[in-house]
Amino acid sequence: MISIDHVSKSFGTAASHTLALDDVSLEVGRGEIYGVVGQSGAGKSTLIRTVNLLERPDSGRITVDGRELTSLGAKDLRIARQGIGMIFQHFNLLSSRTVQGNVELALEVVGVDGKERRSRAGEILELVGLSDKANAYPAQLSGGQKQRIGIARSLATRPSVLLSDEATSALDPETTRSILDLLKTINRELGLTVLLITHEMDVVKAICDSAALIEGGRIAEQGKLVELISKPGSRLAHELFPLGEVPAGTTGTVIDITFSGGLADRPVIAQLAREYAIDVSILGATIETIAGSQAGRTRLELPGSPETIAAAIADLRRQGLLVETVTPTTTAGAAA
Ligand SMILES: Nc1ncnc2c1ncn2[C@@H]1O[C@H](COP(=O)(O)OP(=O)(O)OP(=O)(O)O)[C@@H](O)[C@H]1O
Repeated sequence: MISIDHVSKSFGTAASHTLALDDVSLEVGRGEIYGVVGQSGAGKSTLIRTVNLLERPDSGRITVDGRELTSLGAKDLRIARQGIGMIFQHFNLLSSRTVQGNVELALEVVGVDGKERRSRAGEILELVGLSDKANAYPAQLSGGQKQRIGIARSLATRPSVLLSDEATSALDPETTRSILDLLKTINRELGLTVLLITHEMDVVKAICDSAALIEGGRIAEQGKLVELISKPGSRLAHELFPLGEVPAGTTGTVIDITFSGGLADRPVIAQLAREYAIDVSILGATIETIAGSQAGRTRLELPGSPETIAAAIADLRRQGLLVETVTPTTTAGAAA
């Protein structure tokens, strides 16, 4: 549905030059919610703004819903953009217009007549649960309500794609939750494809099907969450299931076991104790619902001889569990 194909983008002059996107390729499937995470300055905003050509790439291709936007002239690009909605961290509402007026604006600029505008705005305000605020002004609304209006405005032209630029970053956790629920609902009910950027892993956990990690303008890792969580050494998986540092004074072998799908309810600790006589200590555990199924990670300390530990780990792996040994003093796992 969205194809970002070998896109590069730089800013500045030859003397002072930033390569914000460095040969980025990404595919977002129809109906998918795709999250791009990364630290400040990694290139997230630049990436999402290239999708509707708010930033034109220096090289590479952008294709949305079968149309290669990078090859379109100004008029065709204007039409194609009607199929791409966008929401922003600071909502970008017009303070001089009512809620209804803000939503209608998206239709005014594409030449929809007054009667149809009113009816469509009414319909979409109902969808976002704010029909009763149609005549209010943005200053009279809470942050969450403002973002609902931003979402309503972005949906007015019935887009097939929604771009979300840190849409919940200015909201408190409870309001964030309700906006994410709304995004999930419109994704499901309208079949909308959503590409979002965020610096919050919780957003990815809550609603994304797939994710990419961007660093220094390059995609460091990407994939479906259900696949990433059982990929050895996945940094995104470690961000999704943070287990922290290995406590000082740990002397046994430390392993992280990732459980996903049908493996989530294995009695692993009991098995290690019974079959290998290992006196297991639990150092940490986290369980999450990721992309609709339960997954988790447990960190264990296994005292005992290297031979016994190796045999136990091999046994766990034979059962299909992802087992990573953890080097003390770091949080990173290494597939041993
Ligand atoms: N218009 C611009 N002119 C010059 N440099 C820019 C411009 N826009 C972005 N950059 C630079 O490109 C790099 C990527 O910026 P970008 O805003 O895409 O990152 P980001 O991951 O969205 O960061 P943040 O989370 O802080 O918004 C940064 O080094 C930034 O300074």
